Amino acid sequence: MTDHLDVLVDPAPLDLHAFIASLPKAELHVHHVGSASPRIVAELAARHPDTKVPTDPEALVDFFTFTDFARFIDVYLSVVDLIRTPEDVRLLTYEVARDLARQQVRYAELTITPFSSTRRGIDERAFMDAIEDARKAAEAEFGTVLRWCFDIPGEAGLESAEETVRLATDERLRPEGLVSFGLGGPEIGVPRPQFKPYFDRAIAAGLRSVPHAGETTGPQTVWDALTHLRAERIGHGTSSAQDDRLLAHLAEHRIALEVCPTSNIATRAVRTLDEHPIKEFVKAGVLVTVNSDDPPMFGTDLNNEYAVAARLLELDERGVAELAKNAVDASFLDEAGKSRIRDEIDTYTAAWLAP
Ligand SMILES: O=C(O)c1cccc(C(=O)CC[C@H]2O[C@@H](n3cnc4c(=O)[nH]cnc43)[C@H](O)[C@@H]2O)c1
Ligand SMILES: [Zn+2]
Repeated sequence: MTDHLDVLVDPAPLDLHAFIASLPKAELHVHHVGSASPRIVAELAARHPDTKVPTDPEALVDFFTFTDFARFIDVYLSVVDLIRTPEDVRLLTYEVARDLARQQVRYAELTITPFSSTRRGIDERAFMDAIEDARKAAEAEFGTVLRWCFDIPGEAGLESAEETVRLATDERLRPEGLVSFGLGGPEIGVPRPQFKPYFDRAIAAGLRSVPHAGETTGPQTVWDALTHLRAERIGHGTSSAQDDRLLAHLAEHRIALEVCPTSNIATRAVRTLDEHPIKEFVKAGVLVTVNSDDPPMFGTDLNNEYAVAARLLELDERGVAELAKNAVDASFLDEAGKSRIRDEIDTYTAAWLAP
Protein backbone atom coordinates (compact mmCIF):
# COMPACT_ATOMS: atom_id res chain seq x y z
CA MET A 1 0.00 0.00 0.00
CA THR A 2 3.03 2.24 0.40
CA ASP A 3 3.09 2.74 -3.39
CA HIS A 4 -0.44 4.09 -3.31
CA LEU A 5 0.44 6.45 -0.47
CA ASP A 6 3.55 7.63 -2.31
CA VAL A 7 1.41 8.72 -5.23
CA LEU A 8 -0.95 10.70 -3.03
CA VAL A 9 1.54 12.06 -0.51
CA ASP A 10 1.19 15.80 -0.39
CA PRO A 11 4.17 18.00 -1.25
CA ALA A 12 4.25 19.82 2.11
CA PRO A 13 7.78 20.76 3.27
CA LEU A 14 9.67 17.83 4.80
CA ASP A 15 10.07 19.47 8.21
CA LEU A 16 6.31 20.09 8.35
CA HIS A 17 5.78 16.38 7.58
CA ALA A 18 8.13 15.53 10.44
CA PHE A 19 6.28 17.96 12.74
CA ILE A 20 2.94 16.36 11.83
CA ALA A 21 4.25 12.81 12.22
CA SER A 22 5.10 13.31 15.90
CA LEU A 23 2.28 15.74 16.74
CA PRO A 24 -0.23 14.30 19.25
CA LYS A 25 -3.56 14.07 17.45
CA ALA A 26 -7.24 13.10 17.73
CA GLU A 27 -9.09 11.31 14.92
CA LEU A 28 -12.86 11.80 14.82
CA HIS A 29 -13.88 10.21 11.52
CA VAL A 30 -12.36 6.84 10.77
CA HIS A 31 -14.20 3.63 9.94
CA HIS A 32 -13.43 0.31 11.62
CA VAL A 33 -13.46 -1.96 8.55
CA GLY A 34 -12.21 0.90 6.36
CA SER A 35 -9.04 0.98 8.49
CA ALA A 36 -8.01 -2.60 7.69
CA SER A 37 -4.43 -2.24 6.45
CA PRO A 38 -2.99 -4.63 3.83
CA ARG A 39 -1.30 -6.43 6.73
CA ILE A 40 -4.65 -6.95 8.50
CA VAL A 41 -6.43 -7.88 5.25
CA ALA A 42 -3.72 -10.47 4.55
CA GLU A 43 -4.09 -11.94 8.03
CA LEU A 44 -7.89 -12.13 7.75
CA ALA A 45 -7.63 -13.60 4.25
CA ALA A 46 -5.26 -16.28 5.53
CA ARG A 47 -7.98 -17.24 8.01
CA HIS A 48 -10.69 -17.20 5.32
CA PRO A 49 -8.98 -18.10 1.99
CA ASP A 50 -12.26 -18.17 -0.02
CA THR A 51 -12.21 -14.34 -0.22
CA LYS A 52 -12.30 -12.28 -3.43
CA VAL A 53 -10.18 -9.57 -1.74
CA PRO A 54 -6.59 -9.79 -3.06
CA THR A 55 -3.88 -10.08 -0.43
CA ASP A 56 -0.92 -9.08 -2.57
CA PRO A 57 -0.26 -5.37 -1.78
CA GLU A 58 0.13 -4.49 -5.51
CA ALA A 59 -3.20 -6.07 -6.39
CA LEU A 60 -4.81 -4.42 -3.36
CA VAL A 61 -3.87 -0.99 -4.71
CA ASP A 62 -5.84 -1.75 -7.89
CA PHE A 63 -8.71 -3.26 -5.91
CA PHE A 64 -8.83 -0.09 -3.77
CA THR A 65 -9.09 2.22 -6.80
CA PHE A 66 -12.67 3.46 -7.08
CA THR A 67 -14.60 4.79 -10.02
CA ASP A 68 -17.30 6.30 -7.81
CA PHE A 69 -18.96 6.07 -4.40
CA ALA A 70 -21.10 3.04 -5.33
CA ARG A 71 -18.01 1.05 -6.33
CA PHE A 72 -16.37 2.10 -3.06
CA ILE A 73 -19.28 0.60 -1.08
CA ASP A 74 -19.01 -2.68 -3.09
CA VAL A 75 -15.33 -2.98 -2.25
CA TYR A 76 -15.98 -1.97 1.37
CA LEU A 77 -18.53 -4.77 1.73
CA SER A 78 -16.10 -7.33 0.33
CA VAL A 79 -13.74 -6.46 3.19
CA VAL A 80 -16.69 -6.68 5.62
CA ASP A 81 -17.16 -10.25 4.35
CA LEU A 82 -13.68 -11.11 5.66
CA ILE A 83 -14.74 -10.46 9.25
CA ARG A 84 -16.53 -13.61 10.31
CA THR A 85 -15.70 -14.40 13.92
CA PRO A 86 -15.39 -12.45 17.18
CA GLU A 87 -11.63 -13.12 17.02
CA ASP A 88 -11.54 -11.40 13.59
CA VAL A 89 -13.32 -8.41 15.13
CA ARG A 90 -10.84 -8.30 17.99
CA LEU A 91 -7.82 -8.60 15.70
CA LEU A 92 -9.07 -5.83 13.40
CA THR A 93 -9.85 -3.46 16.28
CA TYR A 94 -6.59 -4.04 18.11
CA GLU A 95 -4.46 -3.70 14.95
CA VAL A 96 -6.30 -0.53 13.89
CA ALA A 97 -5.47 0.93 17.31
CA ARG A 98 -1.82 -0.02 16.78
CA ASP A 99 -1.80 1.82 13.42
CA LEU A 100 -3.38 4.89 15.07
CA ALA A 101 -0.87 4.83 17.92
CA ARG A 102 2.03 4.76 15.42
CA GLN A 103 0.74 8.07 14.11
CA GLN A 104 0.65 9.59 17.59
CA VAL A 105 -3.15 9.47 17.70
CA ARG A 106 -4.00 9.82 21.38
CA TYR A 107 -7.77 9.60 20.99
CA ALA A 108 -9.98 8.20 18.23
CA GLU A 109 -13.70 7.84 17.71
CA LEU A 110 -13.95 4.76 15.52
CA THR A 111 -17.12 4.31 13.45
CA ILE A 112 -18.34 0.74 13.67
CA THR A 113 -21.28 -0.80 11.79
CA PRO A 114 -22.44 -3.58 14.13
CA PHE A 115 -25.38 -4.43 11.84
CA SER A 116 -22.97 -5.64 9.14
CA SER A 117 -21.44 -8.12 11.58
CA THR A 118 -24.56 -9.33 13.41
CA ARG A 119 -26.44 -9.90 10.14
CA ARG A 120 -23.50 -12.03 8.97
CA GLY A 121 -23.97 -14.26 12.00
CA ILE A 122 -21.51 -12.91 14.57
CA ASP A 123 -23.07 -13.23 18.01
CA GLU A 124 -23.95 -9.75 19.33
CA ARG A 125 -22.61 -10.33 22.85
CA ALA A 126 -19.35 -11.75 21.47
CA PHE A 127 -19.05 -8.79 19.09
CA MET A 128 -19.33 -6.26 21.93
CA ASP A 129 -16.85 -8.22 24.06
CA ALA A 130 -14.36 -8.33 21.17
CA ILE A 131 -14.35 -4.56 20.56
CA GLU A 132 -14.23 -3.78 24.27
CA ASP A 133 -11.42 -6.24 24.89
CA ALA A 134 -9.40 -4.68 22.05
CA ARG A 135 -10.18 -1.15 23.29
CA LYS A 136 -8.89 -1.89 26.79
CA ALA A 137 -5.80 -3.69 25.52
CA ALA A 138 -5.01 -0.85 23.11
CA GLU A 139 -5.31 1.78 25.82
CA ALA A 140 -3.12 -0.21 28.19
CA GLU A 141 -0.47 -1.14 25.62
CA PHE A 142 -0.40 1.82 23.22
CA GLY A 143 -1.89 4.62 25.31
CA THR A 144 -4.44 5.35 22.58
CA VAL A 145 -7.96 5.94 23.90
CA LEU A 146 -10.67 4.53 21.64
CA ARG A 147 -14.36 5.40 21.65
CA TRP A 148 -17.09 4.02 19.40
CA CYS A 149 -19.63 5.55 17.06
CA PHE A 150 -22.21 2.93 15.97
CA ASP A 151 -23.54 3.84 12.53
CA ILE A 152 -26.61 2.80 10.59
CA PRO A 153 -25.71 1.65 7.05
CA GLY A 154 -28.52 3.75 5.57
CA GLU A 155 -28.87 1.87 2.29
CA ALA A 156 -29.64 -1.34 4.21
CA GLY A 157 -32.94 0.26 5.24
CA LEU A 158 -34.90 0.79 8.43
CA GLU A 159 -34.34 -2.80 9.54
CA SER A 160 -30.65 -1.87 9.93
CA ALA A 161 -31.60 1.31 11.79
CA GLU A 162 -33.73 -0.66 14.25
CA GLU A 163 -30.98 -3.23 14.81
CA THR A 164 -28.30 -0.55 15.26
CA VAL A 165 -30.28 1.48 17.78
CA ARG A 166 -31.17 -1.70 19.68
CA LEU A 167 -27.51 -2.73 19.91
CA ALA A 168 -26.57 0.81 20.96
CA THR A 169 -29.17 1.28 23.66
CA ASP A 170 -29.85 -2.14 25.19
CA GLU A 171 -28.33 -1.85 28.65
CA ARG A 172 -27.17 -5.48 28.55
CA LEU A 173 -25.25 -4.98 25.30
CA ARG A 174 -24.21 -1.37 25.03
CA PRO A 175 -20.41 -1.22 25.23
CA GLU A 176 -18.74 1.11 27.70
CA GLY A 177 -16.76 2.83 24.92
CA LEU A 178 -19.83 3.85 22.91
CA VAL A 179 -20.27 7.63 22.72
CA SER A 180 -22.12 8.41 19.52
CA PHE A 181 -24.60 7.34 16.87
CA GLY A 182 -24.06 7.79 13.13
CA LEU A 183 -25.43 7.17 9.67
CA GLY A 184 -23.20 6.05 6.79
CA GLY A 185 -23.30 4.52 3.34
CA PRO A 186 -24.67 6.19 0.21
CA GLU A 187 -26.79 9.34 0.57
CA ILE A 188 -28.48 9.33 -2.83
CA GLY A 189 -31.91 7.75 -2.40
CA VAL A 190 -31.43 7.51 1.38
CA PRO A 191 -33.16 10.61 2.84
CA ARG A 192 -31.96 11.52 6.34
CA PRO A 193 -35.38 12.42 7.88
CA GLN A 194 -36.58 8.77 7.88
CA PHE A 195 -33.94 8.02 10.55
CA LYS A 196 -35.26 10.61 13.02
CA PRO A 197 -37.00 8.11 15.38
CA TYR A 198 -33.81 6.05 15.66
CA PHE A 199 -31.63 9.09 16.38
CA ASP A 200 -34.22 10.27 18.92
CA ARG A 201 -33.87 6.98 20.78
CA ALA A 202 -30.08 7.05 20.64
CA ILE A 203 -29.93 10.67 21.85
CA ALA A 204 -32.41 9.88 24.65
CA ALA A 205 -29.98 7.12 25.72
CA GLY A 206 -27.17 9.69 26.00
CA LEU A 207 -25.45 9.19 22.64
CA ARG A 208 -24.20 12.09 20.51
CA SER A 209 -25.41 12.52 16.94
CA VAL A 210 -22.81 12.39 14.12
CA PRO A 211 -24.36 11.44 10.78
CA HIS A 212 -22.59 11.56 7.43
CA ALA A 213 -24.22 14.27 5.31
CA GLY A 214 -23.34 16.37 2.29
CA GLU A 215 -20.64 13.94 1.15
CA THR A 216 -22.32 12.91 -2.12
CA THR A 217 -25.46 15.08 -2.04
CA GLY A 218 -26.17 18.80 -1.68
CA PRO A 219 -26.49 21.11 1.34
CA GLN A 220 -30.15 20.19 1.98
CA THR A 221 -28.90 16.82 3.31
CA VAL A 222 -26.79 18.69 5.86
CA TRP A 223 -29.80 20.78 6.87
CA ASP A 224 -31.81 17.54 7.23
CA ALA A 225 -29.09 16.04 9.43
CA LEU A 226 -29.17 19.14 11.63
CA THR A 227 -32.95 19.49 11.79
CA HIS A 228 -34.12 15.90 11.93
CA LEU A 229 -31.15 14.03 13.38
CA ARG A 230 -29.94 16.85 15.68
CA ALA A 231 -26.38 16.42 14.40
CA GLU A 232 -23.65 17.77 16.69
CA ARG A 233 -20.93 17.16 14.12
CA ILE A 234 -21.26 16.37 10.43
CA GLY A 235 -19.38 13.58 8.65
CA HIS A 236 -17.86 15.30 5.61
CA GLY A 237 -20.45 18.06 5.03
CA THR A 238 -18.54 18.88 1.85
CA SER A 239 -21.49 20.42 -0.03
CA SER A 240 -22.11 22.89 2.84
CA ALA A 241 -19.84 25.20 0.87
CA GLN A 242 -22.69 25.71 -1.62
CA ASP A 243 -24.90 27.40 0.99
CA ASP A 244 -23.67 30.53 2.82
CA ARG A 245 -26.57 30.45 5.27
CA LEU A 246 -25.64 26.87 6.20
CA LEU A 247 -21.98 27.81 6.69
CA ALA A 248 -23.04 30.66 8.98
CA HIS A 249 -25.28 28.28 10.93
CA LEU A 250 -22.50 25.71 11.36
CA ALA A 251 -20.09 28.42 12.51
CA GLU A 252 -22.56 30.04 14.92
CA HIS A 253 -23.51 26.74 16.56
CA ARG A 254 -19.97 25.34 16.53
CA ILE A 255 -21.04 22.28 14.61
CA ALA A 256 -17.74 20.84 13.44
CA LEU A 257 -17.21 19.36 10.00
CA GLU A 258 -15.23 16.12 9.84
CA VAL A 259 -13.28 16.87 6.68
CA CYS A 260 -11.57 13.94 4.90
CA PRO A 261 -9.88 15.45 1.82
CA THR A 262 -8.30 12.37 0.20
CA SER A 263 -11.46 10.31 0.71
CA ASN A 264 -13.44 12.94 -1.20
CA ILE A 265 -11.07 12.60 -4.16
CA ALA A 266 -10.96 8.79 -4.03
CA THR A 267 -14.78 8.48 -4.10
CA ARG A 268 -15.01 11.29 -6.70
CA ALA A 269 -17.11 13.43 -4.35
CA VAL A 270 -14.69 16.28 -5.18
CA ARG A 271 -12.77 16.47 -8.48
CA THR A 272 -9.34 17.60 -7.29
CA LEU A 273 -7.72 18.53 -3.98
CA ASP A 274 -7.35 22.10 -5.15
CA GLU A 275 -11.11 22.29 -5.60
CA HIS A 276 -11.76 21.01 -2.07
CA PRO A 277 -13.85 23.55 -0.10
CA ILE A 278 -11.86 23.25 3.17
CA LYS A 279 -10.58 26.81 2.78
CA GLU A 280 -14.12 28.16 2.40
CA PHE A 281 -15.13 26.38 5.60
CA VAL A 282 -12.30 28.01 7.54
CA LYS A 283 -13.03 31.41 6.00
CA ALA A 284 -16.65 31.12 7.12
CA GLY A 285 -15.53 30.41 10.70
CA VAL A 286 -16.63 26.76 10.72
CA LEU A 287 -14.82 24.46 13.15
CA VAL A 288 -12.85 22.23 10.78
CA THR A 289 -11.38 18.89 11.84
CA VAL A 290 -9.14 16.78 9.61
CA ASN A 291 -9.68 13.03 9.39
CA SER A 292 -8.77 9.97 7.32
CA ASP A 293 -12.12 8.10 6.84
CA ASP A 294 -10.93 4.75 5.36
CA PRO A 295 -7.17 5.32 5.19
CA PRO A 296 -5.69 2.17 3.56
CA MET A 297 -8.56 2.04 1.06
CA PHE A 298 -7.78 5.60 0.02
CA GLY A 299 -3.99 5.18 0.16
CA THR A 300 -3.63 7.72 2.93
CA ASP A 301 -3.26 8.08 6.66
CA LEU A 302 -4.07 10.81 9.17
CA ASN A 303 -0.59 12.36 8.92
CA ASN A 304 -0.98 12.69 5.17
CA GLU A 305 -4.42 14.29 5.62
CA TYR A 306 -2.85 16.91 7.91
CA ALA A 307 -0.17 17.57 5.29
CA VAL A 308 -2.86 17.97 2.62
CA ALA A 309 -4.82 20.36 4.84
CA ALA A 310 -1.68 22.32 5.71
CA ARG A 311 -1.01 22.90 2.02
CA LEU A 312 -4.61 23.79 1.14
CA LEU A 313 -4.91 26.15 4.13
CA GLU A 314 -1.32 27.43 3.87
CA LEU A 315 -0.55 26.52 7.47
CA ASP A 316 2.75 26.50 9.31
CA GLU A 317 3.46 24.42 12.44
CA ARG A 318 1.36 26.68 14.69
CA GLY A 319 -1.56 26.49 12.25
CA VAL A 320 -1.33 22.71 12.10
CA ALA A 321 -1.28 22.55 15.90
CA GLU A 322 -4.47 24.66 15.99
CA LEU A 323 -6.07 22.24 13.54
CA ALA A 324 -5.13 19.36 15.81
CA LYS A 325 -6.70 21.21 18.76
CA ASN A 326 -9.92 21.69 16.77
CA ALA A 327 -10.31 17.90 16.72
CA VAL A 328 -9.77 17.74 20.47
CA ASP A 329 -12.34 20.51 21.03
CA ALA A 330 -14.92 18.84 18.78
CA SER A 331 -14.39 15.39 20.31
CA PHE A 332 -16.68 13.71 22.85
CA LEU A 333 -13.84 13.31 25.30
CA ASP A 334 -14.43 14.70 28.81
CA GLU A 335 -12.92 18.09 29.72
CA ALA A 336 -9.97 16.62 31.64
CA GLY A 337 -9.08 14.40 28.70
CA LYS A 338 -9.36 17.29 26.24
CA SER A 339 -7.18 19.48 28.36
CA ARG A 340 -4.51 16.75 28.64
CA ILE A 341 -4.19 16.39 24.85
CA ARG A 342 -4.34 20.17 24.24
CA ASP A 343 -1.48 20.63 26.74
CA GLU A 344 0.50 17.87 25.05
CA ILE A 345 0.04 19.57 21.67
CA ASP A 346 1.14 22.94 23.09
CA THR A 347 4.20 21.47 24.81
CA TYR A 348 5.22 19.55 21.71
CA THR A 349 4.78 22.61 19.46
CA ALA A 350 6.70 24.92 21.77
CA ALA A 351 9.59 22.44 21.97
CA TRP A 352 9.62 22.01 18.18
CA LEU A 353 9.71 25.77 17.57
CA ALA A 354 12.19 26.57 20.35
CA PRO A 355 15.43 28.05 18.91
O1 LIG B 1 -23.61 -4.77 5.75
C1 LIG B 1 -24.49 -4.89 4.91
O2 LIG B 1 -25.05 -5.97 4.70
C2 LIG B 1 -24.91 -3.72 4.10
C3 LIG B 1 -25.96 -3.81 3.23
C4 LIG B 1 -26.30 -2.71 2.46
C5 LIG B 1 -25.59 -1.52 2.54
C6 LIG B 1 -24.53 -1.45 3.42
C7 LIG B 1 -23.75 -0.21 3.46
O3 LIG B 1 -24.14 0.78 2.88
C8 LIG B 1 -22.51 -0.18 4.22
C9 LIG B 1 -21.80 1.13 4.06
C10 LIG B 1 -20.64 1.20 4.98
O4 LIG B 1 -19.77 2.18 4.51
C11 LIG B 1 -19.13 2.73 5.61
N1 LIG B 1 -18.39 3.90 5.16
C12 LIG B 1 -17.07 3.95 5.13
N2 LIG B 1 -16.66 5.12 4.66
C13 LIG B 1 -17.77 5.83 4.38
C14 LIG B 1 -17.96 7.14 3.87
O5 LIG B 1 -17.04 7.92 3.57
N3 LIG B 1 -19.23 7.54 3.67
C15 LIG B 1 -20.28 6.75 4.00
N4 LIG B 1 -20.12 5.51 4.50
C16 LIG B 1 -18.88 5.06 4.68
C17 LIG B 1 -20.24 2.93 6.59
O6 LIG B 1 -19.79 3.03 7.90
C18 LIG B 1 -21.01 1.64 6.39
O7 LIG B 1 -20.53 0.64 7.24
C19 LIG B 1 -24.18 -2.53 4.21
ZN1 LIG C 1 -16.99 8.19 6.65
